[in-house]
Amino acid sequence: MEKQIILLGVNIDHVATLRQARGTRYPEPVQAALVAEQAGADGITAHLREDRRHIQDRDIYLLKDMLHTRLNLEMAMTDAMLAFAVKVGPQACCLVPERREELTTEGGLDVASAADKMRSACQQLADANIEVSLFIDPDSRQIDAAVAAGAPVVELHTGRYADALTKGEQEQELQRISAAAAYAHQAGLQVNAGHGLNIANVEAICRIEQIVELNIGHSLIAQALFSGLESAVRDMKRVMRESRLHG
Ligand SMILES: CC(=O)[C@@H](O)[C@H](O)COP(=O)(O)O
Ligand SMILES: NCC(=O)COP(=O)(O)O
Repeated sequence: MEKQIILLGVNIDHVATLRQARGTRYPEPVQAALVAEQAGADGITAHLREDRRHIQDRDIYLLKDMLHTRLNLEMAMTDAMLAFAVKVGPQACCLVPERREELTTEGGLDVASAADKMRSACQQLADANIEVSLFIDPDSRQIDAAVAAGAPVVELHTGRYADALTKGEQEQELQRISAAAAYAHQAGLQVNAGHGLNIANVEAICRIEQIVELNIGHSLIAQALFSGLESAVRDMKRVMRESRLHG
């Protein structure tokens, strides 16, 4: 397989987390998105949670208007969120599981247990010309279900890999992601990945050649405190490019 460049979607949720902590007008997520684009981001991701803890509806409208690349709207699969997505019309929409009590997304969607709802959600978004992806664990059963639901893209949850406490556990999770990426690619799906990735753990993921795009947020916004967002995004892009080319 010829090596393809690997794309970076920058998740800006945690710019909004800082703003919401004080209810101020700053920092502005759209401004962060534009800086990320200038630094080489291939797209911008924002998760509009049902509890609106960080990103707000107005952020999504502004992003849709202002971006030069692509807006990937992450959201729960509810009727209200589907109606919102169809109204705004982002280029892409990633359906994710959500629990109000969680600190961050804890696992992938159980696509296999909600086949009819998934199929209908994928159809509604496709009818609105929105590319749908399903955020799933690296598991062949969920990949089969994503194909049956008619999703063209899956995003493999890398959280367990990122949180692994030992080298052995991390290697095992990497193998699961690698096998799932090959399986999903073989099944005709575009394979994206993300969650918990940072400059120290991203290289091995970039070497999985079926992965087209990574979505990375928390670690980039954290690094931006020290080196600025532009430099954080540029460094991440460089490491991703080098690991893909020389991996
Ligand atoms: C779906 C996913 O893995 C995340 O990117 C998600 O956006 C995490 O939510 P928080 O940004 O609220 O942690
Ligand atoms: N879908 C994953 C994402 O958008 C970014 O996740 P994180 O880097 O903030 O953990």
